[in-house]
Amino acid sequence: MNLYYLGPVGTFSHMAALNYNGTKINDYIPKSNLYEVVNALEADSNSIAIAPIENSIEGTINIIADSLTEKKVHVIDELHLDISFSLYTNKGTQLEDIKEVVSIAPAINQTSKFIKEHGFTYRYSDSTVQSLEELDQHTAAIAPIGLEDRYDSIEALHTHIEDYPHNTTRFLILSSQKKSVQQATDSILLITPDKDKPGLLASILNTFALFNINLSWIESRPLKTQLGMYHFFVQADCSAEDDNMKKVITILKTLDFDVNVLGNFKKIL
Ligand SMILES: O=C(O)C(=O)C[C@]1(C(=O)O)C=C[C@@H](O)C=C1
Repeated sequence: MNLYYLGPVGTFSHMAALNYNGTKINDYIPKSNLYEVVNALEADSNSIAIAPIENSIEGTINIIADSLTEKKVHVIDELHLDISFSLYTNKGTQLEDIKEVVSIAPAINQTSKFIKEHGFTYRYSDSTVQSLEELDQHTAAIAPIGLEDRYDSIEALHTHIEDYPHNTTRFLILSSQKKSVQQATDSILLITPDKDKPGLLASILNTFALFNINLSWIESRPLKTQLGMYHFFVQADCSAEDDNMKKVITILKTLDFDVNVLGNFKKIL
């Protein structure tokens, strides 16, 4: 089985991929941006991909949330990773020489206080490790802690530069194939209303509450066709095969919601 991840080697996605032991992986294949990670699944049916969906400082990683609404992919597992960043420069660069920092948008957002305190401007790259290619005498990179052991030419001028401690990113394991699981602990639904109406979100939440199903994640993303209309992601502490969950899905459908089960998996964490 191939596993696609956001490269190059050394990204948080790569670390998360190496930590994933839900299935035997023959090849870890880096992709150059998050779109390509999800797209790779379509062309390779015997593969899985790992992608960040939520960070404790930054919130939802919208590129991936939007991909889940657009692509035919299934969530087969999830994995949490501790996240800590360093500020990297070419060896010899002094802190006072740095004018600009480069990194992927979620990493810039997780270190925004540090960036502001130092008066740096910032620019986006496709991944934390890819930003190391942008280093020059006035440019620094924000990337995973510990990379100076891997690259001789760089040094870490600051470590643990994330805005809050206990920083964690939740990754989803995605597959183009549905996987049937015994005793699933979690399910992820994408719930899409056909039109706006009063109490729309309340009717979704009340249906889960009625059947005593706890929700661990709820997020909305714009439909993109009209202002004020949203898809709702819901993650429940319950299998999609559970009788109560089946009733919830039936009720939501009779209330004219489109309900797509994106994932049903046994959380190992
Ligand atoms: O660029 C990386 O190292 C990644 O794996 C991507 C990513 C993300 O997009 O959220 C993953 C975890 C961290 O939250 C920061 C960056």
